[in-house]
Amino acid sequence: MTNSAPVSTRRDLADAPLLVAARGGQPRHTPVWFMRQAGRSLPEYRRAREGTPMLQACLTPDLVSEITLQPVRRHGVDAAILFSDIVLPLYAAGVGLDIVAGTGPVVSNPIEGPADVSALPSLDAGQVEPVAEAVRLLVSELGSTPLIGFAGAPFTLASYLVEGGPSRNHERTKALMHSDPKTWHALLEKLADTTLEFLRVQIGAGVDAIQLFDSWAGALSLRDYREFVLPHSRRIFEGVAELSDIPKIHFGVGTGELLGAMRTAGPDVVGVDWRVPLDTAVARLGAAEPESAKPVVQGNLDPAVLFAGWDAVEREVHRILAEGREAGGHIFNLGHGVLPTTDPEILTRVVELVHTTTAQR
Ligand SMILES: Cc1c2[nH]c(c1CCC(=O)O)Cc1[nH]c(c(CCC(=O)O)c1C)Cc1[nH]c(c(CCC(=O)O)c1C)Cc1[nH]c(c(C)c1CCC(=O)O)C2
Repeated sequence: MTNSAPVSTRRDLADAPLLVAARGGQPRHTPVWFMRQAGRSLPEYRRAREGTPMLQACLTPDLVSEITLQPVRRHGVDAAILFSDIVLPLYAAGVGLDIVAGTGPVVSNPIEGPADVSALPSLDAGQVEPVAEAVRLLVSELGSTPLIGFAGAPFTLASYLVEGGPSRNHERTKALMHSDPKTWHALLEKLADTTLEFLRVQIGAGVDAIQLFDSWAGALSLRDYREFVLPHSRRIFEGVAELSDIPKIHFGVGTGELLGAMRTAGPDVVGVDWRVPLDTAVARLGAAEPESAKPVVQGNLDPAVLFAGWDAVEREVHRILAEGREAGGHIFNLGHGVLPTTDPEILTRVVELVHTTTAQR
């Protein structure tokens, strides 16, 4: 037995709805998965994680595999997303940080100036070998369900490193950006290298698609996004495209004004939060690149609507599916991650509803 079977014979993914939709084809039904589908909304997740700190869990291949598979088994979603975190590559590279439950990533020595940027360690593939091992385990378990790998985009990672933790206003981050652009760009260049290396490891181990999370980019004006962020995100998408032709998804929260610019970074699919209807998003994305094929979108059910009772959820799912027909392809998702107190049974019903409503004969 060798441990590296050729990719082409490993699994038959040619008809996987997620991959067909991402490429602008006609899937047999609209694919659906949920950001943060693996996590605290599931009792089996809470049991599996008991006693293991988050970042340690992300470096334990058996546990990563089990937690990644849980929502696939339970909900019948059209994709698994690797159980990991956007700050994991920084932690693995030696940055002092922790994920504090109920808060998020907390950094011990926030970045203040050029010396801190120079001292930021770069990621070596060997430091995330357990992630590669987890991906290999998963692709052997997943059959015809694609596995999405992911990483954090440079701006969102920079925000955690500069603020020292989650931030509402990102004031330190914006201060560095505007007062010392040279240091800012040096920081984002380093973070782009780390992100690209983390994605290279996941792609080398066999993920079938990637999502680049720029969760907090919506805090920026379009002008600042274009000048201080876009070139670095674009370099990541170009780097991934050189490695593989797997679909690439780009997502951020509150990015209504940035959607067109985010498309020009080079993803195949743009994730949209609930603030912008998908048909409006399609128009904005199309205007950004009028020469290219109709844009493919992902989204965008408000995760809070899952608390409104089934009738409201059903109405919203139908509205979103109708608006999504304006796109060159639609991957159904929430507009941001599953909230921890969500009833998992509602998620299962959403998957069934999307599948039955969109099934092609
Ligand atoms: C901003 C961001 C982070 N991490 C991530 C983002 C981008 C996505 C987004 O915008 O939500 C990405 C992420 N983090 C996690 C995943 C798992 C895959 C999935 O199911 O989507 C993904 C894709 C697991 C996780 N990452 C984290 C948890 C919770 C850890 C726990 O169970 O205690 C999980 C399941 C921790 C984390 N890590 C981070 C936050 C804000 C938190 C939540 C803190 C809290 O409320 O406890 C940083």
